[in-house]
Amino acid sequence: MLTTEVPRPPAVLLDTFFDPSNDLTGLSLYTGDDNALMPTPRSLDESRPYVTLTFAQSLDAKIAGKGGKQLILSGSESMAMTHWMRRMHDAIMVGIGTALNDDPQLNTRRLPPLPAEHSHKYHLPRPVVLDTNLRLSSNCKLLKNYKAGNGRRPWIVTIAPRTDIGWWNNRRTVLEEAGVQIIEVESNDGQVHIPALLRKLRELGVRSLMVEGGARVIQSFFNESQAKVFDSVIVTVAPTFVGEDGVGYGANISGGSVQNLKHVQSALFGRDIVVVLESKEV
Ligand SMILES: NC(=O)C1=CN([C@@H]2O[C@H](COP(=O)(O)OP(=O)(O)OC[C@H]3O[C@@H](n4cnc5c(N)ncnc54)[C@H](OP(=O)(O)O)[C@@H]3O)[C@@H](O)[C@H]2O)C=CC1
Ligand SMILES: Nc1nc(O)c(N)c(N[C@@H]2O[C@H](COP(=O)(O)O)[C@@H](O)[C@H]2O)n1
Repeated sequence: MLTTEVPRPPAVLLDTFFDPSNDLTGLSLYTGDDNALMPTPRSLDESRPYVTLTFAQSLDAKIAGKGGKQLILSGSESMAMTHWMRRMHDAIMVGIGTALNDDPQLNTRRLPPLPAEHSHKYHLPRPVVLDTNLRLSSNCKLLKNYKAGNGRRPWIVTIAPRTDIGWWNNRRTVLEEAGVQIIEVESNDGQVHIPALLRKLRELGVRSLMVEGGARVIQSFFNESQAKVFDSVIVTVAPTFVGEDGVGYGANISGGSVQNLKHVQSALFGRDIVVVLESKEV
């Protein structure tokens, strides 16, 4: 039977996201249907997705090296845990800073192999990029994977054009022809308005969203004061120091949202500690 054949996600994730009664295995395989949903973390709010804020950091709270150099902070065990988490969300989001710097794939390729007789793949989350200036490269891995049938169509969330409509329309056409779906939401000071973004994603059927960063996006979620915008925070802490030249996310955190976080569990994955916090009801 499928439920015994498919490898199970780590207990810490099942505990965090699902009711104990929820049997999710066997349901979350990718059949090639770009619109198919997956079992999804319990949602407390029907007006927006369940939001998991997650990233890997060093002991000195850096998420990247000097000048934004991408660092592999997670060891293989916690990296696999992150890929399990990716499988458990309808969508996965990064800012354009990360998309340009890292050219990420945001897929689930580090999971244990499925039994040979399976014709399907692990479920893949919808990649979403916050990009107010339509800077995403039409040659990025997200688009290559989509075209090769190894990823869902990427969505860009942007705001209304502010200047040079001709340039904007041209850029929009280039990206759409490359396979991107472009979604406009309201702006907040020239950036995507986070509560409006979440409402829009929910309207489009996204019931769970994993926010992977980078630094500015993490700050925006932590600092959002108009509404509650995340439900859980899952941080991988790697036993390493990056030093003061690295990229941090904590310097400007001031919102009440961080004070409302409650520790749920810490678990060891190889040499890394994964810390799970939940946002308390306010
Ligand atoms: N260790 C880890 O787990 C991770 C590390 N990283 C690292 O993070 C670094 C990238 O971080 P960073 O440069 O801060 O870029 P981000 O990925 O946070 O993207 C920020 C950009 O997104 C756009 N954006 C649109 N709306 C918003 C909004 N509401 N809030 C925030 N940003 C918005 C803006 O660009 P515009 O105005 O042009 O739209 C903004 O400059 C990389 O070095 C990467 O390696 C990234 C993810 C995870
Ligand atoms: N969990 C985790 N650990 C690290 O050490 C990382 N550097 C990241 N980075 C995030 O993962 C993206 C890369 O994803 P792919 O491997 O290309 O699928 C990167 O862009 C960050 O969002 N995460």
